[in-house]
Amino acid sequence: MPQGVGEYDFVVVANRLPVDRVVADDGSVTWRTSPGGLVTALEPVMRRAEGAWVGWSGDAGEAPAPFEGDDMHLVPVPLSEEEVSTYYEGFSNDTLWPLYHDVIAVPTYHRAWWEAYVRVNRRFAEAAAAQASEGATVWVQDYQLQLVPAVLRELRPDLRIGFFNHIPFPPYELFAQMPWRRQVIEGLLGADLVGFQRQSDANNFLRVCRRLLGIDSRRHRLQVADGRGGTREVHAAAFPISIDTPAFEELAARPSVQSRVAEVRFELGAPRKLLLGVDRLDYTKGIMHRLKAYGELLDDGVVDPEDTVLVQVATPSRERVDSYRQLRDEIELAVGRINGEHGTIGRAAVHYLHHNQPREEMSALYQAADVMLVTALRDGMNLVAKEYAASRLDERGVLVLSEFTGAADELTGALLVNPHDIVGLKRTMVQALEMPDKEQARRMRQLRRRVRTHDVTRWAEAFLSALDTGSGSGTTVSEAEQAATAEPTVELAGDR
Ligand SMILES: O=P(O)(O)OC[C@H]1O[C@H](O[C@H]2O[C@H](CO)[C@@H](O)[C@H](O)[C@H]2O)[C@H](O)[C@@H](O)[C@@H]1O
Ligand SMILES: O=c1ccn([C@@H]2O[C@H](COP(=O)(O)OP(=O)(O)O)[C@@H](O)[C@H]2O)c(=O)[nH]1
Repeated sequence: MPQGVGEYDFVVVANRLPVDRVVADDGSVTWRTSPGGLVTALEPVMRRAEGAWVGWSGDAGEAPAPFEGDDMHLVPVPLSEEEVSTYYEGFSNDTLWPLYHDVIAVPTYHRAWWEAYVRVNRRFAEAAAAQASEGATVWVQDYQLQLVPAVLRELRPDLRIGFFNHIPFPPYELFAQMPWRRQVIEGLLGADLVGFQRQSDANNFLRVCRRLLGIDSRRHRLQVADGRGGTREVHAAAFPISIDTPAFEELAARPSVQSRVAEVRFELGAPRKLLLGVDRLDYTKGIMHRLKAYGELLDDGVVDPEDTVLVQVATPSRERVDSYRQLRDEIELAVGRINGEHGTIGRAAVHYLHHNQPREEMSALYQAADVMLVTALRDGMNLVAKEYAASRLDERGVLVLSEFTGAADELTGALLVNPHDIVGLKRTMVQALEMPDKEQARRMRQLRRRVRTHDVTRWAEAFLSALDTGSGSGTTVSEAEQAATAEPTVELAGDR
């Protein structure tokens, strides 16, 4: 009998629970939706599956007891103050996050952070093992928990284990910087199926496995030692995540949201054109590049602040990490400058909101915006781009989309941009502002078709059926691509 058998046939393990615990000054406790796209995507999948969700409550200290919420069994995992700083802010968000996002910021390598990551990953694995019934499916999410698959397999060899990486997987040349690169790969290889957002991420992962561990990989299948003298197969493939499209359409059609759309435009001074950006305040999102381009369009007199407005929602994120603090200062300085130069009394050129917007307000903003700006420098998927399309029941609006997002592989109706090319970005913003209705409708129909046929239910079904059947059939890696990246294994004295 496997150790610690629980009662759930399906268990999701993610760094965060779908809700964050908020303790007020008077000690009263409330729960609010957790930030980010992982929760947006997984919440509807979990509600239908009636499984257990193991994750952190977003609060340091003792974990509350497991509880039922929205048809899910929620199992909080505790993190101490020190672990929030070393495991979450440190190794997850100041080492892995920048390393996996093209080193846009410089990753920091601290041994104490790594030790906390190992310790906390084991805790998550033990919590998941305690919830899972015999032979259950456990689906581990994201870069914060890359060691969980191997620990789980050691604790519970009876489980079917999937892992999905929500952020990009870096090329070998960057991944190789990490002092604990081998342990991370071995952690992931505890899974039966490792899923990625883009084909290029899966290719990078396979290449890292070949170069670091010399693992025999045919197409998207990896042969790894099973610890009992034999081998087992690990599959790696792309499964681009999506949104609950019917739910976004239903929200968009609500009369209360519809009247809010008109109100938003009125409150902004009834501009002829409204541009919108919605992001966590993160250096990967390219908010500074967007502000630079917009500021220059105003300086050049190409855009008239009398009739055009930019709304930038930048929700608070990882606020104790230095690079995030610095970025907030830079953004607020830039917004202040633009408004100082181009605003007038009662009329700002940029409306900047540094707080989280509820889903109804997001839907109203999407529908009010003539141009949606997604200018990320690197982004696993970017669900905001998909939500914009799903919300445009009127088939109007233009999506300006960075080619460095996962969404760019799918959303062919968007105007694709390289956000580093400020001249190109300005040109594309003007093209979007001037796009005739007919072309907007043609492009928007294309975008909407994609998010309707490829929604989050399809994503979850594709991943889980590949995990179940062992077929590994996501968007698979072609043999040609594999052959093109065939390289020798790296053997360095430092790797254990
Ligand atoms: O939990 P936080 O540290 O507050 O961060 C929020 C989430 O950010 C990241 O989201 C990613 O997942 C999205 C859905 O797949 C994807 O569209 C986006 O491109 C990614 O950045 C992070 O990966 C999550 O773990 C965080 O919960
Ligand atoms: O004020 C806000 C800002 C963002 N979001 C949601 O946060 C998610 C952001 O996901 P995305 O994949 O674009 O980026 P991430 O933050 O996960 O990197 C989307 O579902 C947004 O609707 C929200 O509800 N309120």
